[in-house]
Amino acid sequence: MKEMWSSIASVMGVIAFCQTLLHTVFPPELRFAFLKLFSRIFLSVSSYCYFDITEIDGVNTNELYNAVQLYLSSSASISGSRLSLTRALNSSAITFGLSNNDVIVDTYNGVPLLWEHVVSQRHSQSFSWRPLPEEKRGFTLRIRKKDKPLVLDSYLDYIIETAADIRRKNQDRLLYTNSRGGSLDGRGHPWESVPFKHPSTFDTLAMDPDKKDEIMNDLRDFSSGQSFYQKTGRAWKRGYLLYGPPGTGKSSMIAAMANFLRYDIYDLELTEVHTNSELRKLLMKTSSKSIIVIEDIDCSINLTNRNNNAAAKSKTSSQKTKHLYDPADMGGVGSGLMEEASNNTITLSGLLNFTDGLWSCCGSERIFVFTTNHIEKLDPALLRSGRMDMHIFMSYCSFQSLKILLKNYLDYDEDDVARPVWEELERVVVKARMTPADVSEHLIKHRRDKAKAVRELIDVMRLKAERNNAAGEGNGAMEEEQEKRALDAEEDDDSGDESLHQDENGLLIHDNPRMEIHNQKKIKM
Ligand SMILES: Nc1ncnc2c1ncn2[C@@H]1O[C@H](COP(=O)(O)OP(=O)(O)OP(=O)(O)O)[C@@H](O)[C@H]1O
Ligand SMILES: [Mg+2]
Repeated sequence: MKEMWSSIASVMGVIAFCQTLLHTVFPPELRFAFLKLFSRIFLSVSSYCYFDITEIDGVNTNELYNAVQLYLSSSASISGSRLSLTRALNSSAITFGLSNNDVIVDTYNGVPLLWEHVVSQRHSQSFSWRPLPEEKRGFTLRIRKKDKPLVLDSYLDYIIETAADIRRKNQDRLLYTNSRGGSLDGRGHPWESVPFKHPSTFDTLAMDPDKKDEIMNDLRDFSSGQSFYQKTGRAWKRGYLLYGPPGTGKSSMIAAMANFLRYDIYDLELTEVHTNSELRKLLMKTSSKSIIVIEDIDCSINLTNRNNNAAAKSKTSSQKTKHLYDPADMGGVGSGLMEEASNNTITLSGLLNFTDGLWSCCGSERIFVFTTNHIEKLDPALLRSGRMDMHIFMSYCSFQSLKILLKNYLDYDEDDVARPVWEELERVVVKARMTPADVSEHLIKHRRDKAKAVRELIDVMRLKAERNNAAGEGNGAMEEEQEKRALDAEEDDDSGDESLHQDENGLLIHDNPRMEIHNQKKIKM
């Protein structure tokens, strides 16, 4: 102990001696130059090198500084003894940060890296268009010189990606809408946003569990499929078409998808978009990791059948109506001319380019979802394989769906209901052809008396079943008819294309090698 104190004292003595020497030998004006020279010599012989990442780069905020701060917050929360705490706007999470002039050691690929948070007072306020903070903040990264390539090649990218992930997890997601039409806000943004708080999840969604698993696996594969999409040269995007009667959960499914992947939603109101170029601009202003939704696509835009080419063509030239479908846009000869002629309209080809064309790849990791109650009204071009990767039919309440609703609304399991009641529910639910929305409304209304709620639900279902029966089979077969027409349309449109399949759950899936992992038992159409 005594020896240690004497070595410290001698080191202090040497430092004091050097300082006195510096002051006596060098006049003040040379002192700074000498220190600079000394530090250069020190750096050239040292086995370490240093990177400075300042908060403000000139007058702009340095994004890398923010990324490092967020990245270190994940390790700082565990190891730090004095931490700064922050909560960003629109965020429900608190992030930790290194306190002023604190140090933390990180390890990347087995290489140790030392981070220091350097804070000093800003002395002279140089001229700037915006006031600069009083403190100068930055991070200094110290690494061994031999590890420099590692940092420059991958460590910084890793930090930026991790920070983006943390930001996404912490930040409340947003629901964007283009209800302002094409006009831009003060920052040149065409979208308005509100925090997205929809409570629908795949747990609350009433649908066949196998079908649900298939969709969840598909989404999981998509979000983790960056290297797959890169390797195969495909744009990192996926399309889903949700169709079925009103109240079967199409919008709820979109919310569940967004909650599952933690993506933002862009709810595109097509009737507010007037030209194809406006549509393109909107697309360019969407961010990655988002779901772009067009609800009720059959109502949003006049997408008539391709067979009506001539009629639509004459309409285009005579009326120049807004939102008129221009059939010549299907990519055939002369489509360029027709496109020009319809510059003031939004066309089907504009919409298809939006989801499929070169512009659809600006940004990445995006999902397109179209919904419709009338799949038979859609142009086959929209249904063709490769356009929408998965066609998901949202059906009337099945017994499986009913079980989920009973569990969610009444907290009822199979054991809580007498066997005959359960069997009667199973028997009558399919015949009743009630939507999950109808069933859930009934359950909400009677949820205080659970047994009564189930009894009355059976009565309602019986009544509906009888009515359906009286109205005749044909009347109730709407969804089968819809599905059949959709499949026929695809066959007609692309009879040579063998890449579309229907799986055993009735899902239509576009052939994608990655998806085969989860769709082993495809039925070829
Ligand atoms: N499959 C479902 N699972 C759970 N709840 C559902 C389901 N379908 C409908 N609901 C309930 O009914 C309400 C309406 O459903 P939703 O808006 O998702 O139907 P939709 O298919 O989008 O109807 P529309 O075609 O009219 O837009 C939801 O708020 C939800 O509570
Ligand atoms: Mg809806």
